[in-house]
This record gives sequence, C-alpha cells and structure tokens, in this order.
Amino acid sequence: MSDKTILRALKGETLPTPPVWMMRQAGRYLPEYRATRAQAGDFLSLCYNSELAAEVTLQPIRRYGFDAAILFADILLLPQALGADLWFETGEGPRMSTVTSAEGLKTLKGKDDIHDTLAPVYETVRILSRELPKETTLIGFCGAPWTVATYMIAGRGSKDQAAAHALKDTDRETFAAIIDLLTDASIEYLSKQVEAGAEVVKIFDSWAGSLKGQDFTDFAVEPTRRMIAELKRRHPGLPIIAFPREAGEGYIGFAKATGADCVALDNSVTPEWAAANVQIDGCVQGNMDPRHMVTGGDELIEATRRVVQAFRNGPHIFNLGHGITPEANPDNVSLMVETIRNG
Ligand SMILES: Cc1c2[nH]c(c1CCC(=O)O)Cc1[nH]c(c(CCC(=O)O)c1C)Cc1[nH]c(c(CCC(=O)O)c1C)Cc1[nH]c(c(C)c1CCC(=O)O)C2
Repeated sequence: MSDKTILRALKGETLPTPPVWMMRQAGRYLPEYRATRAQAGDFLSLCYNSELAAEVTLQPIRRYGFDAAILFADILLLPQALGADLWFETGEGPRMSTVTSAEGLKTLKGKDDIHDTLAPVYETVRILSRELPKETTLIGFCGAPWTVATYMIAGRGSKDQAAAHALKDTDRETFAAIIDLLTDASIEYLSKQVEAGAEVVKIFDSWAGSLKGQDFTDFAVEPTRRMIAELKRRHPGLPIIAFPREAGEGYIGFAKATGADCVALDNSVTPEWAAANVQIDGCVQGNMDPRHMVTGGDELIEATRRVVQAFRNGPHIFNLGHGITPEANPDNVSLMVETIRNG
C-alpha cells in the first residue's frame, strides 16, 4: 500500500498531522510563478506549454513541501477543446463564445474529439509524474458540468449565474444536453489524466451553491455521481474529491450520494459544523478562509489550529476554502504549513 499521506487520508485514515495543499498554490502570489508566466507569454499559453506548466506546478512543492501537487491547467480548457473560443481579459477574467441553443450545441465537437487540443495537458501530467518527489501526490482535475456550463452559456463569469439559470428554466432539454455532453467529455478528459499519471482527481463545482432543491440533485449531484461511477469502473480504486462549493446543507450526504471519497469544503461553513455533519461520512478537505494568507499573524495561527482541531478525529486534508488570492503573502503560507506540522 502506498504510504503517501493524501492517499491514506482519502482511504479514510485519521492521521496525527493532516496532509496539506492549497487551491491555486501555483499562482500569482508567487514571484517565481509570475516570472514563468511572463516567459510563457500569457495564462493560456502557460497552460498549453507542458514544460512550463509542469515547472509552475513544481514551484510551490519546492517552496513549501506540500503533500499534493495539482496539475496546472484550467477548467475552461475542456469547453475550448469542444470548440468554444476562449480568451482571458487582463484583470477581468475569462471570456468565451456562447452556446445557448440546440443549434449552437450541434456546432460543438463530440466527447471523443477533445484529445488533440488537450494533449499538452496530458504531457504535463506525464512530466510531473516523473519529476515530483516520491511522497507527493499528483492531483488531476476538471470543472463540474454545471460550473463549466455557466461559463459556456454566459460567455464569462458572473456572480449569480443568471444566464445558465435562465436557459435551464426556459429550455431544460437543451440545458440538460449541454450538461450531458460536459459530463461525458469530462469522463474522457479525467480518464486520460489518470492514464498519464494523475493519482487522484478533483471535480470543481465552484457555482454549485446557486443550484437549489431538485436542480441541485439534477445538475450538481447527478452529473458528479455519473462521472464518479464511470471513472471508478475504468480505474478501480481511483480516489475522487468533489467540491460542491457553497453547497451549505447540500454538503450533508454529498459523498454518499455521489460516491466521492472526499468532500472539499469552502469556508462559509464552520469546521465544527462540517466535522459533525460531513466528516461523519468520510474524508473532508478544507476549509480555512483564504484571507488569512493576506493578513497573517496570530489570527492565521489561531484559524489554522481551529481547522486542525475541529477535524482531528477523522480523515482530513488541510486546504483553504477557496483559491489563494494574488495579494497573499508567501510568508503567510509558510506560517500556516509550520503551524499544521509543528502545532
Ligand atoms: C471557476 C474556475 C476557473 N478555473 C478554475 C475554477 C474552479 C475553481 C475556482 O472556483 O477557483 C480552476 C483552476 N484554475 C487554475 C487551476 C490550477 C490548479 C490550482 O492551482 O488550483 C484550477 C484547478 C489555474 C488558474 N486559473 C486562472 C489563474 C490566474 C491566471 C493568471 O495567471 O493570470 C490560475 C492560476 C484564471 C481563471 N480561471 C477561471 C477564472 C474565473 C479565472 C480568472 C480569475 C482569476 O484571475 O483568479 C475559471
């Protein structure tokens, strides 16, 4: 059996010290990331440059000795591989061509036609599985169908996902067909990442919190469940982390309903609540407020100890509740890691 700490936690083991990594650990808060990104030209060129994408993935591992490395890529590469135009507006975020009708959906490629575009991502995974320290776990990922669909339908990020909700409510058939295509294509995408060397995969449903009631069941739980069932059929024993961000009460029972080995938690729920209501079903990941990476100090130390303490009686992977932000101070990350490991 592997003795990698992340894999042990994902199998349900309670460890004396939780393993740790951070969402967006390769990111703009690190000067070495900014330098490599400048060398690549722009963000998307960095994602598709396997050598440089592997380099930025390794940077936070060298600096902090995290227990996991997450493949450097983006959830929007998959819709791009399906034929959508994608670009990033500096200082604003992603922009995409939109799909809002049955005719528009027909112009996209099929689930098996994505691999030419995504080949550099698989190559990044292969480089990483050779170059990572032997104790570090390599995590692959994709966006959950709902979250990716919100960008494809609106053509950009939005606070309330109004365009995707509108399509869901006015043309449920087309909306469900978009979700189905993304579910099928995500299975193929993650499967190739696993074949290339990803040891764990994580499904990011950043906007799950805006789905309520039956919609949450149909478009957050069900696509995730279908992806996990098929991935585990193809890759028996593959550990899978699901992140239905801001699901609130929806976190309860999410692991059982989807088959996920671990539920990642955002910081809108307290760790004490999550220990009582979510960790009772298995491993959890999270959930310190990323703002402490900006503010630091005693508050950071206390918040770190609180998360460790709340989850100490069950399987836990320490992480932030969302990605670390560009304003974060790299020294605060060291302080968090030292506090986790040395008490
Ligand atoms: C919604 C979403 C996206 N991308 C992602 C999500 C889901 C998770 C979340 O909620 O954050 C996921 C993602 N994006 C990135 C990763 C790589 C792995 C990691 O370090 O966690 C992962 C897992 C790199 C990235 N993806 C992006 C950056 C910043 C790009 C840069 O260098 O300019 C990084 C490091 C850009 C991106 N990509 C996306 C947005 C909205 C933005 C712009 C916002 C921002 O500027 O932070 C789409």
